[in-house]
Amino acid sequence: MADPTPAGLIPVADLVERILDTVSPLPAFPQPLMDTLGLALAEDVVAPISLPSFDNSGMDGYAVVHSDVEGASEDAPVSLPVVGEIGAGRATILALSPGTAVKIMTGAPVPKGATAVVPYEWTDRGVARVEISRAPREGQHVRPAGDDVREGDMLLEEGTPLGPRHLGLLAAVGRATVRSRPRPRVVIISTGSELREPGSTLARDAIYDANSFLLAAAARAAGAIAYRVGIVPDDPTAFTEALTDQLVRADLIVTTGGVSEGDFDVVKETLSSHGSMWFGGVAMQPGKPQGFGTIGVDETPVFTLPGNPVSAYVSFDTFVLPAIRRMMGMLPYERPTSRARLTHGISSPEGKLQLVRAVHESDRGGTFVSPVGGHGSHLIGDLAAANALIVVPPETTALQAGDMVAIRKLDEEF
Ligand SMILES: Nc1nc2c(c(=O)[nH]1)N[C@H]1C(S)=C(S)[C@@H](COP(=O)(O)OP(=O)(O)OC[C@H]3O[C@@H](n4cnc5c(N)ncnc54)[C@H](O)[C@@H]3O)O[C@H]1N2
Ligand code: MOO
Repeated sequence: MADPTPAGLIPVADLVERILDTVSPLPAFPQPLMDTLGLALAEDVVAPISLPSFDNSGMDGYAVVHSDVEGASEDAPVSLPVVGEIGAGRATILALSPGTAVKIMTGAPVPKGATAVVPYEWTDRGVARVEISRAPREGQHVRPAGDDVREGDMLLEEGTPLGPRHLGLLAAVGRATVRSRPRPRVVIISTGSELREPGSTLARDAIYDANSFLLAAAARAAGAIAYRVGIVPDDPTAFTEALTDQLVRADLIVTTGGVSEGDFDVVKETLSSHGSMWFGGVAMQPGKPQGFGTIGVDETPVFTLPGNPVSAYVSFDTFVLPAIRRMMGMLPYERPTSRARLTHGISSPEGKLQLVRAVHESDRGGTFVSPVGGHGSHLIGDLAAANALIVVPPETTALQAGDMVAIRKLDEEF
């Protein structure tokens, strides 16, 4: 079959592959537990201790020898002398003699010889002697050592994204630090002499810089540390200076604007001379003009995204997000797609992957997806209304209402 990619454009997958080949995971190091929330674990964690680490009581009550109390009932209570008390964190009594009881609190170590705990509610709560009016089963309310986790068990595998429950488990087995990869520092630079900071007054020929907020937020949502650099005008010297300044703190740089065919497309003009930068068209809509490569002695990856806000956002999701996730050691790199039923027909250009802004909703009948707004890549209002992108493959030129399609759910963690 002939290559359906339009002349002069490269397939999206080719650029993604080039990016993933260029970008490497950041080196891992031990980090304090609370700093690792949302990061990928960079080691296999084997349980250094069992949990519980000793037999302990599941109730506030009395530790007893089961055979002493197995006949206890309301009508025939069993009376035992209370020989002491064990609180949580106080292993004051190590062994229990038959024919006696020891007061014990929840979590406190069960003395050797005790084979059940009688909760307060089944007794008269006696201090010197206790009357037991209900028999526990053998072992009841004793939480045995290793019941939950056994020393040597594989607890968490390398690559696990660390959430609150994982941090809880790591702390429970005594880990104060864990090896993980740091958050990449992502620098976002908006280029364009028409751009102004939100909050300033606008002249008729100017617009507010939306992209750096859009992309810095997207980078942060992806787990990166995002630095939003101020607006850089369409001036090669200013752009080169801004880039050089940022190189010291960046693991990855994203620029927007200045990569198409305009007379003042300063990004392309300035970076084209770097042998390690590629500029060209990708067979996707929106997001055709792209640039990617590395600059500086550290070979810092640079993404030069198109200026139209929708193009910039969709390009970020397609190209920059996988790079950030690879740096963090998070799998999968690319946002997964799921299936949804289309509510309206759409057309799509032949040979290009089209990413259509859409809203997905689920009910008992399944997941449905509706396109929102028009095709224009300046329509940031419609972008904000969307929570999904419909992924229309290059070979598809028309889809009907009722067709099953692939969608990227934009706000979902993966
Ligand atoms: N003759 C051609 N013109 C254009 C082509 C083409 O192939 N031939 N491609 C079009 C496509 S597709 C896109 S996408 C844009 C990309 O252009 P640039 O990356 O050079 O971006 P700019 O020209 O600087 O800006 C485009 C558009 O976006 C607005 N913009 C830019 N930065 C921001 C920002 N930070 N916040 C909000 N809006 C921003 C800018 O004002 C322009 O309206 O090129 C087409 N043209
Ligand atoms: O490729 Mo552009 O991103 O369509 O507006």
